[in-house]
Amino acid sequence: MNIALLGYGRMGKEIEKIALKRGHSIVHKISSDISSFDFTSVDVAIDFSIPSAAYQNITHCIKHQIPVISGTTGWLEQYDDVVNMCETKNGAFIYASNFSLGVNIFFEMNAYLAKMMSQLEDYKVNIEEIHHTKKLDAPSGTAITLAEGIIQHTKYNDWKLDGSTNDVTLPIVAKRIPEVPGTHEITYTSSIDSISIKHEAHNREGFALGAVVAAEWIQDKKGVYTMKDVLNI
Ligand SMILES: NC(=O)C1=CN([C@@H]2O[C@H](COP(=O)(O)OP(=O)(O)OC[C@H]3O[C@@H](n4cnc5c(N)ncnc54)[C@H](OP(=O)(O)O)[C@@H]3O)[C@@H](O)[C@H]2O)C=CC1
Ligand SMILES: O=C(O)C1=N[C@H](C(=O)O)C[C@H](O)C1
Repeated sequence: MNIALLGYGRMGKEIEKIALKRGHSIVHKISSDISSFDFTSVDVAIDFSIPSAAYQNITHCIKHQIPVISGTTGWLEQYDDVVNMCETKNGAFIYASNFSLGVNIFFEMNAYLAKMMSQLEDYKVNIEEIHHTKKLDAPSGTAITLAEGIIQHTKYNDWKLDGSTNDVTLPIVAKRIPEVPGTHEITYTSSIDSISIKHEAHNREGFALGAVVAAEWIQDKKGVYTMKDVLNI
């Protein structure tokens, strides 16, 4: 598979290592405006760039019939536009706030726990995420996906970053500590006890492997998919 890397930072470099090990070729390593590059030989594009570039990168690929995987976070107010364009142009697209197998299992655990906790009025929930200090967005895309999973099954109807909340607004705390690849913890607290579930990435390998697996999976497909489709969970 000939891969174009849209973004060649920490994740782009990790994806390159895994893609080469799995027998793929990297034909572009793009860190600036995508429009001047020739995509003739590209089979799939993998976007791990910056929030302000993701929309242009993804839509450029869709318009040129290149299947595209995006893990960039912090641009999701334009997600519905991308979905519409993908349908209109018959493109192929996957976005995931987190491509690691472990976090995608954690998303399922989060939904299951939220359903059970929705019966128990005495517990309040909060989400904490910790990332490295170079991260541009907060809260993390993963924390937002976790919050959406809780909102779907409980009385909560919104989330709020680092501030006081009310009974139906779920608080998210974002901490920035050098070199932390990504930690997410959900805690339900009552006066009697606390229940927590936590995912801690030890490095970026899981994110990168998931993105390459998604790129392999989407090759012969059209449409908008998620990691649930890729992993069949
Ligand atoms: N979904 C997931 O599983 C994961 C998602 N992420 C997300 O992926 C994104 C990238 O993370 P990370 O690699 O750590 O960040 P980095 O800052 O290390 O890399 C981003 C790269 O994008 C480049 N860039 C700038 N403008 C453009 C452009 N127009 N087109 C393409 N690339 C451009 C930057 O170049 P320059 O430095 O020259 O500006 C930089 O090399 C973030 O949004 C992060 O949240 C991260 C890990 C896992
Ligand atoms: O920026 C990062 O590093 C990460 N970003 C993603 C997010 O915002 O959830 C995924 C992972 O936690 C690492």
